[in-house]
Amino acid sequence: YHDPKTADGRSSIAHLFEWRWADIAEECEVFLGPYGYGGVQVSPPNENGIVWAPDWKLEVKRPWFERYQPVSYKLNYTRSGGENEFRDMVKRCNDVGVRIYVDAVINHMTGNIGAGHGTGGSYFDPIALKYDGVPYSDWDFNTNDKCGTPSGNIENYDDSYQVRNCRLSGLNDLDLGKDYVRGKIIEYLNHLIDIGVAGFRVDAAKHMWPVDLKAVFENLHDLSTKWFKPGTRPFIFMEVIDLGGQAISVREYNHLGRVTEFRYGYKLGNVIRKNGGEQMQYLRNFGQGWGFVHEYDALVFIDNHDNQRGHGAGGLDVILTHFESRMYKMATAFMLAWPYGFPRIMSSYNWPRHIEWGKDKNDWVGPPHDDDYKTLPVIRNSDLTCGNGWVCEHRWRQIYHMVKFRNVVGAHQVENWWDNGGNQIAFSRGNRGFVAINNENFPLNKRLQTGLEAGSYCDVISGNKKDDTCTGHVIEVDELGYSQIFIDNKWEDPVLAIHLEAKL
Ligand SMILES: O=C(/C=C/c1ccc(O)c(O)c1)N[C@@H](Cc1ccc(O)cc1)C(=O)NCCCOc1c(-c2ccc(O)c(O)c2)oc2cc(O)cc(O)c2c1=O
Ligand SMILES: [Ca+2]
Repeated sequence: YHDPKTADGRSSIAHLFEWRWADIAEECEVFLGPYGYGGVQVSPPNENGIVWAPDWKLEVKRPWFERYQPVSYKLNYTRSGGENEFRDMVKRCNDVGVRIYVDAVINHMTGNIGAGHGTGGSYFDPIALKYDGVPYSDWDFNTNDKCGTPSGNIENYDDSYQVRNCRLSGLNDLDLGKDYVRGKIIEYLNHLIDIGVAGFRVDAAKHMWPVDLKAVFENLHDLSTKWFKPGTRPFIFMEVIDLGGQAISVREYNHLGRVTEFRYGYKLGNVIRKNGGEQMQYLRNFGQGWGFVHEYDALVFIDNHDNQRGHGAGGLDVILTHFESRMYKMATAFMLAWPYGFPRIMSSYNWPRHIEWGKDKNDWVGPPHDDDYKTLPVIRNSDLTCGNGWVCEHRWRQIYHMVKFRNVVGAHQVENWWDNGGNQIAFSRGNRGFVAINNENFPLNKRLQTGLEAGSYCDVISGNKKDDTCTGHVIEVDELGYSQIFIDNKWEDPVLAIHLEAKL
C-alpha cells in the first residue's frame, strides 16, 4: 500500500484541485505524460451536498469544501463531471503512464445543510441521517452515546475517542465499525479500482479508527490488469493532520499505508522564511532526523488545498503558496531534489485572498465558475501558463523541470553536501544530478564538487535545453567534477539545478 505504483521511473504526482475530468484527461495527454509526472490526485468524484449558506456570517456560495460533504458514492455527478468523463479520464491518463488517485471521503456525510438533493439528484435529510443514494439511515452513524460530548461534535482534539467517534465540524459521522457501512465503502472504492484508479487519498483519516480502515483496505480489489500486473495492491495515503502535540499521531496509521507528513511543508516554510532563526544549513538531515515518519511512509508537499488557505496545519504566516511564488519555487525545488518522501505538487485556482486579522475571509471560495456555478474549463496558453483562473503551478518551468530532475536521479543518495554555515546549500544525487540554493541576501560564488562527469550543462531552473543550446545559464563541470557555482541573490530564482539529461 506504500508503493505509489507509478509507471516507468515517474516519481511525483500533481493535485489538480477542482479540475474537471475532461480537463485532466487532456492534461495527461498534452502535459503530464510527456513531462514525466507519475499521477494526479483528483477531487472527490462522489456525489456531494450543495452548500449555499446565506445565513452564515458570509455569503458562502458553493464553497470548495462542499465536495467534502458526501451525499452518495455515485460518480454521477459532481462539478468535475459525470461517470463517463471520469472513466474516460482514467483510461486516457493510464494510457500515457499517468495514474489517477482518488480523494476518498469516507469518514462522514454532510453537515446540517438542510434536506434536499445532492449534485447527482439523490435525496438526503441530514437531520434524519437519511441518505437515499447509498442508502444510509440513522443506524449507520455515530450518535451521542458513542461520542459522549454534549454537542455530539469533536470538542477536544486531545481525546482520541472523541476525534474518531464524534462529528467533525458538525459533519454526520459514519460508524465504520458496522459491517454494512464498511461494505458500502468497500463497494465504492472497488468500483473505482475496477475503473482503473491506482489508489486513494484517505480524507480525514485521523477521524477513523485504524482497525476500521484496515478492515476496508484488506477488502479492496487488486488494481485493474488493464494497466497493472496481476496482484497489484492500491496505493494508499492517509490525510492525518499531525504537527505533533495532539493525542493522535501519524504513527497510528503509517503501517496501513503512507501518511501526509504535514511537518514537512510546515518546517520547510519556516526555514525558507527564516522564521525563528531557522537556516538552510539545517536541512542536511531533513527527514527522520527532524522527527518525521520514515521516508517510505511519507507523502510530502509544500502546501495542500486546505492549508494554502490558512486552515488546518500551519497557517498563513508559515505555509508557502503560489501567492509567494519565489519562495514557493525554492521550496518546491528543494522538495523535488531531496530524496525524502513521495512528493505531491499542489495545482490551485486563484481566488480573491482577503486577509484580515491573520485569516483569509475568502478561504471558502470555490473553483472558477460561470453564472450558474459551473466550473470553467482550463485554458492552455502557448507559453504553458493557464487561463480562466487556474494557476497551474505544475506547469511552471522551475517546477516541471524538477519533476524531471527527480526522475533522472532516481534512488541515488545525497552526496557532496555543502553549506556556508547559513542559508546557502548545495548537494548532488549520486552522479546524476546537482542542485544549489542561495537564500542569503548576498551572492553565492564558490567552486563546488557537483558529482557529475565533465561537460557543459543547462541550468534547468533558469531555462530550457533545446538540442545543444540552453536558454538559461550554462554550467561548466571540469574533469574532477568541480564547477564555479555562482548564484546572484537578486535573480528571479536563486536556485541552480543540473542533471545528466540536461547535458549539452
Ligand atoms: O475548512 C473547512 C474544510 C476543511 C477541510 C476539508 C477537507 C479536507 O480534506 C481538510 O483537510 C480540511 N470547512 C469550513 C466550513 C465548514 C464546513 C463544514 C462544516 O460542517 C462546518 C464548517 C470550516 O470552518 N471547518 C472547520 C475547521 C476545519 O475542519 C475540518 C477539517 C479538519 C481541520 C483540521 C484538522 O486537524 C482536522 O483533523 C480536520 O477536516 C474536514 C474534512 C472534510 O472532509 C470536510 C470538512 O468540512 C472538514 C473540516 O471542516
Ligand atoms: Ca469519525
